[in-house]
Amino acid sequence: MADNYGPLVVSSWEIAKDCFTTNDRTLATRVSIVAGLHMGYNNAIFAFAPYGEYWRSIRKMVTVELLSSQRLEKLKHIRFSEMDYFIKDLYCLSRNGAESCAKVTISEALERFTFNISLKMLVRKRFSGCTYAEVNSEPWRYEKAIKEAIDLFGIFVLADALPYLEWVDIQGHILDRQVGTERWVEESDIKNLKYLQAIVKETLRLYPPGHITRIREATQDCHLAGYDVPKGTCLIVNLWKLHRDPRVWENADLFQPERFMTTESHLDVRGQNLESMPFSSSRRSCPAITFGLQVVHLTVAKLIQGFEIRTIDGMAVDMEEGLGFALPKLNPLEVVLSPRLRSELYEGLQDVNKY
Ligand code: HEM
Repeated sequence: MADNYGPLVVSSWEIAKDCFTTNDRTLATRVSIVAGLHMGYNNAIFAFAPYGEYWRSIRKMVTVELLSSQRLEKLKHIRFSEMDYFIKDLYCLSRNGAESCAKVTISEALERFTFNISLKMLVRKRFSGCTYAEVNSEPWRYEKAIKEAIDLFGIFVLADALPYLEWVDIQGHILDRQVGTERWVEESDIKNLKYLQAIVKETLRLYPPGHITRIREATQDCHLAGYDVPKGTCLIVNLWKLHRDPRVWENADLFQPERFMTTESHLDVRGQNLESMPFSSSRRSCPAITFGLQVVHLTVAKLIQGFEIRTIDGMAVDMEEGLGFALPKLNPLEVVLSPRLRSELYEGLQDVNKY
C-alpha cells in the first residue's frame, strides 16, 4: 500500500488517538530508512530500532540512567554550567562590540550549545569553545559533518524550538518583576513564570521541532477511524497540521500564548492531550520531554533576562521553514544582543576558559 500511495498521514487528533491508544503497540515499530541502516549501525540507534527486545532494553536504560527526573537532578550541574558558559560567551562578545552590543547568529549559537550539553551529559566531553569565540577551533571543524548527519537523521536541536522574538521585551520586564535584577533566574523560578511557559507551549504548537513523527509501520492488520489498515502500512502523524486544526484552535495560525493561560490552560505538552503533542505520545514518544523542557525554559529565561534582543535593522523574524524532518529554519536568525544586567552578574558566571 505504501509503495502505491506513500505512507498514511494522520492529521487529526481523533485518528491520532486511535493510533496512540488501541493501536499503539501495532504501530510501535519504525520503518527502516537508509540513514538508520548505514549511519545508525543497522538501526542500532534506538530512535530507529524496530520495536522489540533490543529497543525496549535501550529505551529503559536511557530513560532510567540518563533522562529520569532523578538523573536529571544529579546532572543539573552540567546544564547549569553549560548555560553559564553560553551566556558569558555572549556577554564577552557584546563587550568586544563597538556599542556594547554584538551581532550574533543565534540559531547557530544555540545549536552548538545544544551539542555541548548533550555531549557533556553523555560522554563528559564538550566541544571546546562553547559558541562563537572559538568557532574556528579544531572540534568545530567537524560541525559540518555533524550537521549533515543531524539533517539526515531528522534529529532536532533546541535551537529549532526558539523561533520567536516579538515577546522578549515583555518577558524581560516580567522577569525583572518576578526574579529581580540582582540575581540570575534559576530553574526553581520557572514554575512561577506562567507567561514564559505559555510562550514555550505556543511555540511548540506552531513550530513543533519534530513536525512529523518518525515513520511507523503496522506490524499487523488494524482499524483506524473505521478504515481497515493492512499489515505493513507505513504511517506518520503530522503534528504540525494537527496543531493547527481550526476545529480545536481559535485563530489557529496566530501566535497567541495567552490561550495557554485562559481557554487552553488545561492542555499540557507531554503527550496526554493529543490536540498539542510536540513530543508525540505513547510508547515511541520522545523520552527527553523533561530534559527538553528544562533546557528550553531556562535558556530562554536567561537569554531574555540577560540581553535585549533585536533583529538586525528591526526586521521581522523570518519564520520560513526549510526541508527536513526537524523543521529547521530556512535562514539562520541573526540578532543584536545588548546586556541588560550589571556586569558583575555576567562576570560571576562560570568561565569557559577555566573549564
Ligand atoms: C524540544 C525538544 C524536543 C522535541 C519537541 C522532541 C520531540 C520528539 C518527537 C516528536 C519524537 C518522535 C516520536 C514518534 O515517532 O512518535 C521524538 C523522538 C525521540 N526523541 Fe525527542 N524531542 C526533543 C528533544 C530531544 C532530546 C534533547 C533528545 C535526546 C536527549 C531526544 C531524544 C529522542 C529519541 C531517542 C526519540 C526516539 C524514541 C523512540 O523511538 O523510542 N529528543 N522526539
